[in-house]
Amino acid sequence: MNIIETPIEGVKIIEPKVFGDARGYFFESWNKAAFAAAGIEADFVQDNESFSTYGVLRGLHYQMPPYTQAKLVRVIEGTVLDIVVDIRKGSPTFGRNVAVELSGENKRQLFAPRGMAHGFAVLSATATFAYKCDNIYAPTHERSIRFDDPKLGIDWQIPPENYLLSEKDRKGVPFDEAEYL
Ligand SMILES: Cc1cn([C@H]2C[C@H](O)[C@@H](COP(=O)(O)OP(=O)(O)O[C@H]3O[C@@H](C)C(=O)[C@@H](O)[C@H]3O)O2)c(=O)[nH]c1=O
Repeated sequence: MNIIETPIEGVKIIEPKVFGDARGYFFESWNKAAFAAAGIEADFVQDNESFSTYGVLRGLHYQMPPYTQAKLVRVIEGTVLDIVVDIRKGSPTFGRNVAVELSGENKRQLFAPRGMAHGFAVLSATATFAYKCDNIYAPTHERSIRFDDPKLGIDWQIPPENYLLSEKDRKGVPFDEAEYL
């Protein structure tokens, strides 16, 4: 496994060791001890999977205390542009984002520690997205920051006429009005 550090403290890209053979492939998508040795520690309590079509944009999401979540995300099939935004009060990279393409092909994973808003846009015809969370889903504590807030300056690589958003994400709050972590 190879770990790529990012400009945001704690946000890491993981390139797993993939074993290919005549049958197909195998890789460990989570191994508590190996990830801890690479500086990624989390007590995951929930696994999620979503399926989306081209242009679907989910985000930017987070939960307020005591339900903040660290996430380990990956794509099983398809390609997404994955984004994390640092919303930790006082962080030297507050308001900055990391963008990484995750796909079934590259098998990259992204670890987002607690204190990040997270979202992704689907660049392929379809995408199956899987992730682990270290805290439970708490709809009352969920928040959504407007994904296209000019202050964040994120290029989602999707023409705006193709965006497919949930009602919740259409009502995302501007970055300046968001509650931070
Ligand atoms: C996130 C979540 C949703 N749900 C339900 C609520 C709702 O009826 C349905 C769809 O929920 P949402 O619209 O919130 O799903 P979605 O927009 O995919 O939300 C996810 O987006 C990505 C970017 C994240 O980072 C995740 O943490 C999560 O917020 O699934 C759960 O039961 N458990 C969960 O953990």
